[in-house]
Amino acid sequence: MGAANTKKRKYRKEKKKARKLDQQLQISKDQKAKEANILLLGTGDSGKSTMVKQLQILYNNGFSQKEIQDYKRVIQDTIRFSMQNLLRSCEELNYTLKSETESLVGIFNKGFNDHEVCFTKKFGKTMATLWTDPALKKTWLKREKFQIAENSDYFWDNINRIYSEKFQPSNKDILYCRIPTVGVKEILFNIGDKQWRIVDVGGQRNERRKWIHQFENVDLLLFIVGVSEYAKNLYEDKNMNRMHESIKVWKDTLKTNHFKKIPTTIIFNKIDIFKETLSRVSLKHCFPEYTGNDNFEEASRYIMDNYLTKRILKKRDIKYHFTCGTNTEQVQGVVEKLINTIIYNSLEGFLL
Ligand SMILES: Nc1nc2c(ncn2[C@@H]2O[C@H](COP(=O)(O)OP(=O)(O)OP(=O)(O)O)[C@@H](O)[C@H]2O)c(=O)[nH]1
Ligand SMILES: [Mg+2]
Repeated sequence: MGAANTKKRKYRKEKKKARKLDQQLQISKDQKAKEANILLLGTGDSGKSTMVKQLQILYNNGFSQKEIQDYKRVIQDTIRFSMQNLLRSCEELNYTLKSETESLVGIFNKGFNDHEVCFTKKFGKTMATLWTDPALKKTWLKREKFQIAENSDYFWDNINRIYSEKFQPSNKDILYCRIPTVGVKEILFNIGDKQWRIVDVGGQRNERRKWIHQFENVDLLLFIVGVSEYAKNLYEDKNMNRMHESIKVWKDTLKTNHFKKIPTTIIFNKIDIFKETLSRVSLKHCFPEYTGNDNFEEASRYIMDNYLTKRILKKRDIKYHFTCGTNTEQVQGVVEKLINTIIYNSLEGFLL
């Protein structure tokens, strides 16, 4: 009798425990259905933070006044430092400036570090005139040989606007501007009835050591590749081709246990620069065995096959998109596809 009662009590206790566990599980499932964590990985300069800026524009009402003012200074600094870099590279390439331009170089160098001067309209005009020199344009076309901020030509083309008193950076200016990420940045977005937490990390070598701390609870992995980077070497290692590095990092990422069952998408980014670069630098520069033509279709297919090899595709269902990260409409299209196809189909199934 006593034994039967004890058994009953034990059974009720077990049942209560199981019910509580079910409730807890349901709460965390509901929570999970409302939240998703996206991790952005990729080597430095590939366009991760640009993607985050786009999400901020598309889903978070854009940039605050404080952010806009901070970008204003970054843009004006970029113009000045990139021009200094361009002049130095022009000299190294032994290109000759026009004699009228030559005299402006002294004015530029003198005003470069003088904060009373270097943000004035007059200084901007000096740089605008320097930028008209054919030798500097020719140097820009050899930019893969040195390290210079992407999109500097866009900023030089817009110097007069940027140096006007009323200058307020537009979304496009901010998207074109580069601040390498140090550490980890987390941004929250609401899309539909879901809250998204996007984690953006620094992609340069010394930053990658910190990635591992972000590998838990990832619902979607986005790996960004700057396709135009096939023609450049790393900022942090002048002897290493950027695309070789990116492929290596991608393969190491796939081997990581944490991501084996995580939905993964590659974004092949910077297609605008890629198309322009192909007209000047053959894909053979990065892949000497490449025998195709240097047009977008063939070259992009070849690059894609290097990331998504048959062996990788056999093991994993990985999605991919080609984008121009600075084109808001295009990025929106990709984000919508990610939401519709990955999140609401496979990922929902995966989470439940
Ligand atoms: N023209 C063009 N520029 C792009 C594109 N995507 C990114 N950029 C530019 O490339 C530069 C680097 O982009 P970021 O988003 O800062 O790169 P990142 O991957 O965050 O780099 P790290 O923070 O160093 O890891 C910026 O100047 C961007 O404006 C693109 O598709 N086209
Ligand atoms: Mg970044």
